Amino acid sequence: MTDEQHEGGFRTDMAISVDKGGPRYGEFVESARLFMDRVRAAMPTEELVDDLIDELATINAKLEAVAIDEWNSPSGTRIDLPARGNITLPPYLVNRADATGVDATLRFTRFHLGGNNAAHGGYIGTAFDDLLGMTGALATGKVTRTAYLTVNYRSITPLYTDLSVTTQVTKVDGRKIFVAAQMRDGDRLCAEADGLFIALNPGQP
Ligand SMILES: CCCCCCCC(=O)SCCNC(=O)CCNC(=O)[C@H](O)C(C)(C)COP(=O)(O)OP(=O)(O)OC[C@H]1O[C@@H](n2cnc3c(N)ncnc32)[C@H](O)[C@@H]1OP(=O)(O)O
Repeated sequence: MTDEQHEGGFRTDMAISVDKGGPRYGEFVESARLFMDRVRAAMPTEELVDDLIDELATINAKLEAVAIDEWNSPSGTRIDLPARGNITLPPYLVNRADATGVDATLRFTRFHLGGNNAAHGGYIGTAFDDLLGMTGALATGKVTRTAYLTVNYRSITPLYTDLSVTTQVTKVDGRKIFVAAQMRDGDRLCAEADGLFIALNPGQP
């Protein structure tokens, strides 16, 4: 990938990989996710906070030294890892994906806590947005952006439970891809969404 190919738009040919960051990169991402859970759950002493700030400064400096642009980073492009190795997203595994829709398994953890042991509604929306964006891309072969996304929360979405997410293409009208999705705990519907995704024109940001 060169800067010339970028042309100011969304890069449809981002550097998808299964080996960037090495064979233990997935373990590194899982460690980072566990760290986020631990931070969310911690009641540290003042001394421990001092200690952790120093340790994190060292870690952050090491990571800053190897920062790279979004199109080439393993985070977001490692398609062999949960949620493409992107810690911004709740970790999901894709079980089936084709031009009609996607089936995925998703697990929220302490980091995604909303209240009273239930998942935060924003993270439910984040999961829908990404999996529906993937659905739009598979339906069109193009990068899509969310025009609107409506989420209905039907029942409590638990943490530390394997949830199923299914998406469907409901209609394609030119650049407009209408999509729907459901999130379930077993047979119980936790949340559902419908959205409109727009296939981007060449060079469109
Ligand atoms: C695998 C990777 C998955 C990643 C998934 C991540 C998805 C994301 O989170 S994307 C980030 C969130 N979304 C955004 O930031 C988008 C911001 N908005 C935009 O960029 C633009 O408004 C955009 C691209 C959606 C549409 O703009 P543009 O390309 O100029 O299209 P535009 O001509 O306005 O609209 C095209 C058609 O869609 C319709 N449309 C556009 N927005 C809406 C809307 N909100 N509601 C209803 N219809 C709409 C228009 O009416 C038009 O219809 P028609 O062709 O029948 O006249």
